[in-house]
Amino acid sequence: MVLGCAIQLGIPDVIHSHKQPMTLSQLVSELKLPPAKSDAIHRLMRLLVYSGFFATTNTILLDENQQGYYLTPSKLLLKSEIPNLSPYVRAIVSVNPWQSLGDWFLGNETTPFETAHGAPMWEFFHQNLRFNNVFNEAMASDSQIMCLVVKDCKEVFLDMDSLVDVGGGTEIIANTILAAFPHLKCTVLDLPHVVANMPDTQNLKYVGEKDISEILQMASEMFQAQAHIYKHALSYANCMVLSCAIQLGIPDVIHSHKQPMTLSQLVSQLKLPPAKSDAIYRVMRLLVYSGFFATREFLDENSESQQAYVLTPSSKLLLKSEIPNLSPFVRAMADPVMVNPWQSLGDWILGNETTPFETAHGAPMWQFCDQNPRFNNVFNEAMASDSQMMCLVAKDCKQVFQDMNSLVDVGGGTGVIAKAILAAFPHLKCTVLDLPQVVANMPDTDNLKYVGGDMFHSIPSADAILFKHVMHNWSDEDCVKILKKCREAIKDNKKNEGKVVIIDIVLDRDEDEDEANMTEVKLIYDVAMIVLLTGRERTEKEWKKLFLEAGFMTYKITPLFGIRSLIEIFP
Ligand SMILES: C[S@@+](CC[C@H](N)C(=O)[O-])C[C@H]1O[C@@H](n2cnc3c(N)ncnc32)[C@H](O)[C@@H]1O
Ligand SMILES: COc1cc(O)c2c(=O)c(O)c(-c3ccc(O)c(O)c3)oc2c1
Repeated sequence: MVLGCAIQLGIPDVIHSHKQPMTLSQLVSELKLPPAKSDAIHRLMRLLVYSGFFATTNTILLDENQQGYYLTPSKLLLKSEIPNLSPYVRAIVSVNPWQSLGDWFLGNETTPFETAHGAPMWEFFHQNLRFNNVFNEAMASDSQIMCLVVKDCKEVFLDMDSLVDVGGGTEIIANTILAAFPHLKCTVLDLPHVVANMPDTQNLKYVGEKDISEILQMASEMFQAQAHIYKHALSYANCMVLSCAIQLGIPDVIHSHKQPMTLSQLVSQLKLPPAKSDAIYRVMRLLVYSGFFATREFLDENSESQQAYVLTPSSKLLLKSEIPNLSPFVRAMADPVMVNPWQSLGDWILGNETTPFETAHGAPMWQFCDQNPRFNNVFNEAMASDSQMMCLVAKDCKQVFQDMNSLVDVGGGTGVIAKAILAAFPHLKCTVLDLPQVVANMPDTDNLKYVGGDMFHSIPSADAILFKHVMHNWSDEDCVKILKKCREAIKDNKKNEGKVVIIDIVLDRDEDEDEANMTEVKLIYDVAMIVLLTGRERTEKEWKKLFLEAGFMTYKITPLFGIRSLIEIFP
């Protein structure tokens, strides 16, 4: 979606026309966007640089620190050049059939496309001219890239007189072959509405023979770039296929089986008709490739070797019977309510709403959740499943929570984390501060008290103040305001020593390899904060700036929770 947005805005073309590395401000001004959108463009580009679609270099402009963007294989996305794969990326915006994969397994339609749209793809296109066009352009762009190589394939096409291109569509490939091999008689066979009104083709020109190694070299580079683009254009498929496996209960069924499970055992346990067996095999093949399952060879009762599925550490975290269970997180991220705002990213940059979520749904996320009990439930379960992971570790953090007597969890919601900390450190007095409507009717206990209030107004005094997943929802200015309130709350404390504990993402901590593997998900989270809310993820330098501005002197970052770190700051 982010790549689709960059194409919609014409970012590759603008950088190409600039003819030299282009700074962020040049890019924003060339795109004729208001300066207020500059930060969002910076963060989108940061993700796209990470995924290899653009690169940066220092420019010779006044400020040495200015980075200039230039094109990488994203050259294949230029609207002015051939091949141009932009239409392909832009066409892949119909994610609905992928979201219907699980329902299709359980239903009777021929394809998930039909489950989602009520008609098979070809019929749907016939009735939907806009999408028919979008799709034909995408397929044509896909053909362009092949055409560049086909013309050099003498060995394939020279020793024949006639050729039928079955399902040849708008006959781009056929035209190219004819141009290179004019002796051929070529026929394109496709559905009537596809070939209706297509003009007859002419034999045009002959292209000289090239050395095969030269073709291979050129082709390999170009098709690598194409595969890179397609991998990203289709990457939502990974989310949908994983979500489908969870919907069907595949991890649970393999877990209950207690030993490696063959395809036929799996299909029969899932109570699916044998006709769906091939589709399950292919869905599982993709999930094995992406590390969610593994296969083992074992001998069955007839001593014949069989392939069977087992769980991996990742799918063990998706079991509904266990804690932690991240299934609700996956299901929420695959939900149309969460996916649609990503498709509105480009429209939002060109429009006036506060977030792409609002562009897609007409209301900010908190308001939408208030009005949609179904989605509110799905989302809350996702956030709770995310918290389960941290609770397991928090109880071992003696050096963080042992030497204090009182703790306020600001924005602590219904107190999930506070309760987990109290279970491990029962000597603490805990207070959860959240908005009055969130903590209304929450029962106080001996050492856990709920306070309805506003953290911008006042924070109860305590030895330590905790913010889990709160700061990343707010702008720098708001974070400094909140942190200043914390200083007052800690100062009020008689011992006059204390700290603020923040649990959130820290970007750019990729000095060790484990951390580096997490960079992509952190950068995606940052763009998610643009798409869903108005917050941001921060580098250590950006965090430090906030702390200093709010009057804190020292801080310590411990990367305790995978993508999230524990940050302690001291007055
Ligand atoms: C993203 S949630 C985090 C919940 C919890 N800390 C967790 O990690 O699951 C942000 C919380 O901040 C609360 N919140 C928003 N504005 C607030 C304010 N002005 N004062 C106190 N809490 C606020 C929300 O009600 C919500 O519970
Ligand atoms: C990838 O999608 C995610 C991932 C997350 O981790 C969060 C998250 O942590 C969060 O607080 C919120 C959030 C949502 C609505 C609100 O009104 C609010 O105050 C916070 O959204 C998220 C969305």
